[in-house]
Amino acid sequence: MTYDMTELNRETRMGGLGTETTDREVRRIDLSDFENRRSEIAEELWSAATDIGFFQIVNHGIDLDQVREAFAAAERFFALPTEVKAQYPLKKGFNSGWESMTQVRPSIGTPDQKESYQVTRPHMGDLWPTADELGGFRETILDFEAKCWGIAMDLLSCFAEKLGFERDFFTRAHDPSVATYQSTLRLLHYFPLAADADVEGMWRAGAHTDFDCLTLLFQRDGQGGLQLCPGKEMDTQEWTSVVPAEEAITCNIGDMLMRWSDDVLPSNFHRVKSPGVTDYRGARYSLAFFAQANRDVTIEGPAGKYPPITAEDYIDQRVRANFAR
Ligand SMILES: O=C(O)CCC(=O)C(=O)O
Ligand SMILES: [Fe+2]
Repeated sequence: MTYDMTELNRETRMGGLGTETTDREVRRIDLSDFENRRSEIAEELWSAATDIGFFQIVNHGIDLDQVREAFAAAERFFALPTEVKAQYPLKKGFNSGWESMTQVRPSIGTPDQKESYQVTRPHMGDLWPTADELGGFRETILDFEAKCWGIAMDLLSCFAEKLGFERDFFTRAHDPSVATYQSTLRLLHYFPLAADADVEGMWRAGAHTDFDCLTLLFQRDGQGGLQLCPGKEMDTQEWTSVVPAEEAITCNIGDMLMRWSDDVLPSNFHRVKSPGVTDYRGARYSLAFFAQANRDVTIEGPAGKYPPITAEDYIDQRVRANFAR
């Protein structure tokens, strides 16, 4: 299959097993005292992002209790009976609602072994479970989403200045107060595997780059499987495992920022492996915040490397390549 979009054609080349390497360093960047240390932090972010396209942040300002509360809410949601979750089905173009095993990555062609629930503020309507089904869920999740947005905007403000845009360039492009907002918080649940389950050819999440500007990914201690390969090293097909640590947020550059920076900030490939026979085979939960520019914003780098496209059309094309059903 060939696509019109560079990103999708690149992705189709990344479905193989490849090899694993521990040679890459996953840098940890300390965000404490952000406003006073802004220029130092911006240098560290820029260096990590241009080098490998992913990094972890610590002392990011979200209390561990709040992260754990968000995970607990996600676990309670996924534990609901299927018929309850099915009342809140994914609205595809709007990245909101619940789906199970419907995402097929262009890299591998088999469905990700997972279920997910996406929250995109303007499109939630009747997609929230009722208070009877899940008391406090909506408040917990929306509060967490707002915190994620704040961190993402701080990070993007550093990238904006380094790229020669105004500091608040991306904050204006991700305005949560209007109906065109389309940043998404995604709750993810990868199914547990029986000890003798055959996972040949199956991925919890097939190799891909994210559609967005920047992703914040929260993982749970002991629930590994995430592997990364920097976009500029894609020909090596060498993957680096990221050891989960609940105090750190793993961040990666997505394709919108790659386009906006005329490829100066390369997006990176990542995937979630199925556990091997000796690995932990229980459920895996993760939380991902995708900073996606508002629908009406045009993505256009100063050097014009890619043709201008609205964020709405951009996400739409990527979603259609991933969710055929
Ligand atoms: O669950 C993870 O660790 C990764 C999820 C992911 O890459 C995605 O949903 O885009
Ligand atoms: Fe991803």
